[in-house]
Amino acid sequence: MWIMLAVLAVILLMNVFRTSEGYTTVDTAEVVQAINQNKVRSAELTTGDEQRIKIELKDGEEIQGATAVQASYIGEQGSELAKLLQAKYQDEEGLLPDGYTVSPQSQNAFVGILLSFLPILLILLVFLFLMSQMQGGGSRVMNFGKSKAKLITKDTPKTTFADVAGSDEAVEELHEIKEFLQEPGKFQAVGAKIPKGVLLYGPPGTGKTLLARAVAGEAGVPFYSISGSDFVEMFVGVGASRVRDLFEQAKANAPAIVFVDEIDAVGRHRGAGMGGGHDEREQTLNQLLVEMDGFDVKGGVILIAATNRPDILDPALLRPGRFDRQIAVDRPDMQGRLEILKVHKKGKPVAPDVDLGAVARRTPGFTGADLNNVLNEAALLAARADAKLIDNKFLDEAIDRVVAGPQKRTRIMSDKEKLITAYHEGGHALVAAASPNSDPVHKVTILSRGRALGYTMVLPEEDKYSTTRNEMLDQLAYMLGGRAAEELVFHDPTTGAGNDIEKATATARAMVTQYGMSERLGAIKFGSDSSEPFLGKEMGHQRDYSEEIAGVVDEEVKSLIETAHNEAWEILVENRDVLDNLVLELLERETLNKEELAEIFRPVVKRPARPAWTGSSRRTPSTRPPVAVPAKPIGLTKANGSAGAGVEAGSGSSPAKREITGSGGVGDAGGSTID
Ligand SMILES: Nc1ncnc2c1ncn2[C@@H]1O[C@H](COP(=O)(O)OP(=O)(O)OP(=O)(O)O)[C@@H](O)[C@H]1O
Ligand SMILES: [Zn+2]
Repeated sequence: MWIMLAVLAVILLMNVFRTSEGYTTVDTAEVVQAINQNKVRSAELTTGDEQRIKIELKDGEEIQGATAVQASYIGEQGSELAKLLQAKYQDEEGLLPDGYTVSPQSQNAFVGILLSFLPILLILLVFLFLMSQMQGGGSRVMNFGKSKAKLITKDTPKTTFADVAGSDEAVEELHEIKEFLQEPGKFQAVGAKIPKGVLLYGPPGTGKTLLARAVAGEAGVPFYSISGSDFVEMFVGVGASRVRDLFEQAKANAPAIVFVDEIDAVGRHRGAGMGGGHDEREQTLNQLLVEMDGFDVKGGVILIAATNRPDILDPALLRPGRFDRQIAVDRPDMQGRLEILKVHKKGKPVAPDVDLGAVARRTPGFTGADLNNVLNEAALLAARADAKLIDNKFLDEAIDRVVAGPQKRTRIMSDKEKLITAYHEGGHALVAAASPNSDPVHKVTILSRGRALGYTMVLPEEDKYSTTRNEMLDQLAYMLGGRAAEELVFHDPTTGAGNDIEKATATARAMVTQYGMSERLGAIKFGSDSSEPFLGKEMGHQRDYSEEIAGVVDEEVKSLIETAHNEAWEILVENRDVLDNLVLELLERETLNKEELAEIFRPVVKRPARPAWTGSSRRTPSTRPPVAVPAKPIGLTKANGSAGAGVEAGSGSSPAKREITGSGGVGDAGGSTID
């Protein structure tokens, strides 16, 4: 790049000076005199922006010892010079003879220069294009020239910890960082070691950026931020130099916070890249490590990074002295959701009868960003309806929108398709209602939303952090309820169950390979984490179990699905009257809420419990009942997030997900499954 810029500069200079080459500059008066005295052999008068006259003198003549001179003139003088030349030298036809030109230089100098650069620019562009092709990315040319200032943003946020709700543990941990930034002396005096880096990890939208900004806002220090993915989209070597830049800027303004979002984009295991070579990302990562080792704690710069994939980070990043503080930022629980709703409610006219607690209860699995979105959507809907207040109706619709996308009123379904959808959704709902370990059905609708044709929502009464085998078996039956209804009633399954089947298969596979819920295979984990579909491939190993085991896994998955399918079928056969009734109601009202559903489901008899889990023949479960739970929990210890070892992570490590089965078209029913 630098070489090319230098070449450009040289060419530019040559262009500027070319015009005066070989001509001595003299006074305009002397040129006029020479013309008048017939001493001129040829003349070139340039009008326009470059107001200049160049003349060559006849043999033997000279001005100031030169035979070729030039002079500049101003404005009106030009036409006078032209007239003078005309008067002296024009022929009978009024034309100037060869060698005498009056050239209007109409284009301005800048355009002229640009034009002369055009070929070079073209070559440059081709060159850049080739370079970006070599790096295997298409968008890099576009990024080139994006100024640094845009990639690295700096400000001093006004955000405070009060803006972050429902993440009390994370806030508590970050308090210390804030105090250090405010009063480094206090910590240094007692020899306390302050972490150089803090890693915030958790699902997208849980407020990691918000937390980092709040630390800067609370401490009143500048906040530098860049996204890891921006580093990667650069030319070789630029990422690393940008890292250097970033830290230089921050150090110059210390105390400061440097925030790197999506650090996984640069911080993946080294050697995990294509070809395992020394690629751009690695250089960037190495530079980041160098910088982190380089800044001494007195420097007052703290690096906060965020990721939703902490598992794929290079171990070097997590070594002591780097990101030695790791803070989980999880999806909020019910109380957290309520608080987040309260934060975002500010400034919005919410009707007095709206119970935000009820909204919080209905939104398990929602992140802060989702909840913010719900309130925003509700406000938009209210505004569109010319309403003064955001009421329950708008909030209801807003939640559905965030779950499954906006309603598709324009999608006209044929009566037949509507009927099939009603039976499909009815099948889900009825199976859930008849299963003893299922969460209650909260809502069923056959209104299209997003790509879903309809959906059924079951909701736990309270947040759940783990799931029992029986609950999972009931979930499987519930997921297959839609498909079973299609088969039972129409004898012809549709593509609408595609998403259900996908989810059911994933659940069954997880039961077998992750949760040890197959009696044949036992409590063994098979294969790499299923949430990590690409890592295994990248690292070059696909499966860590034999072909034979793989066969058994498949058989066990199939048996779980088959059993669930049969259970769903039996429920539907036994309660066909209820199913038909439910479908009629759905066709009439399109959406049924919890109370309406409870009424319809009243005649349903719950399925009996399954036989107890027997495990292996040698581990017969005892018949002695568990102790009774004391009325008040005693000695409840709070798990310390950074304590790591021994902490039970729970099956999902986040509140139980909402089960929504959208009967979408082919492919996934966009947005109807929230993870
Ligand atoms: N705990 C929370 N309290 C209040 N608002 C929140 C909270 N979590 C998220 N939000 C809202 O969601 C928005 C998005 O959050 P933020 O960008 O911080 O998430 P993130 O975890 O950094 O996501 P990503 O991983 O996608 O970068 C915030 O600007 C805020 O409005
Ligand atoms: Zn379905």
